[in-house]
Amino acid sequence: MSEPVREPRNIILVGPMAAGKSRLGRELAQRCGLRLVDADAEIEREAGASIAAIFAREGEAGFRRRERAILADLLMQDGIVLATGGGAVLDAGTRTLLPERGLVVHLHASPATQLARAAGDTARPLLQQPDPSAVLHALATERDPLYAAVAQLRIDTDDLAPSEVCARILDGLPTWLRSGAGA
Ligand SMILES: Nc1ncnc2c1ncn2[C@@H]1O[C@H](COP(=O)(O)OP(=O)(O)OP(=O)(O)O)[C@@H](O)[C@H]1O
Ligand SMILES: O=C(O)C1=C[C@@H](O)[C@@H](O)[C@H](O)C1
Ligand SMILES: [Mg+2]
Repeated sequence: MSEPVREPRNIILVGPMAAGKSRLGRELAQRCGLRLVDADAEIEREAGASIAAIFAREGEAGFRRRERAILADLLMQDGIVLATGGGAVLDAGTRTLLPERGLVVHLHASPATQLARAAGDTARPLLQQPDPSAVLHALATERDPLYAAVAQLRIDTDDLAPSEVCARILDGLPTWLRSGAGA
């Protein structure tokens, strides 16, 4: 017998830049009958500006204030796949809230994979540096324990195609969250 549906019925994707949170979120939402919400896109929509422009205008601190507020708002919802930004776990209040509001999945990618996937992409201000590899290593050291602290499931995406990552996530979901997923 399957477990009763728990509420809220949310899947929350955390993990570093280019781990695939936005990309996988779409497919996962479709497969589980949930709605995709992308926190970075919501921040941009509310600000009427790109993330790069927000960083340029308000600095990282301004962006983090917006991110904290939007996440608190979005996490009130039920029935979503939430693709968070890579730095969502930096805020202690957000870290408390995430596991209370859904099943948290940590999508991991190594700095080498992140660099390969984000090559030539100018949308991520933290990577617009002379040595983005060093930045990614430093961020991983700081953030990996934070992702681990909030997530119930961890998937290393380095050697997996997006469809395989999606299949692994679906395999790891409790039945009450998978109920909309086609067999
Ligand atoms: N498993 C994968 N294999 C190959 N390419 C992938 C995989 N997952 C994501 N990608 C590609 O990597 C790029 C970054 O993915 P995506 O935007 O989903 O990352 P993200 O985790 O949302 O990053 P951010 O935290 O910066 O928002 C995209 O071009 C996406 O298609
Ligand atoms: O890892 C980060 O700090 C970030 C990741 C992206 O999702 C965006 O939220 C922004 O580029 C910052
Ligand atoms: Mg994203």
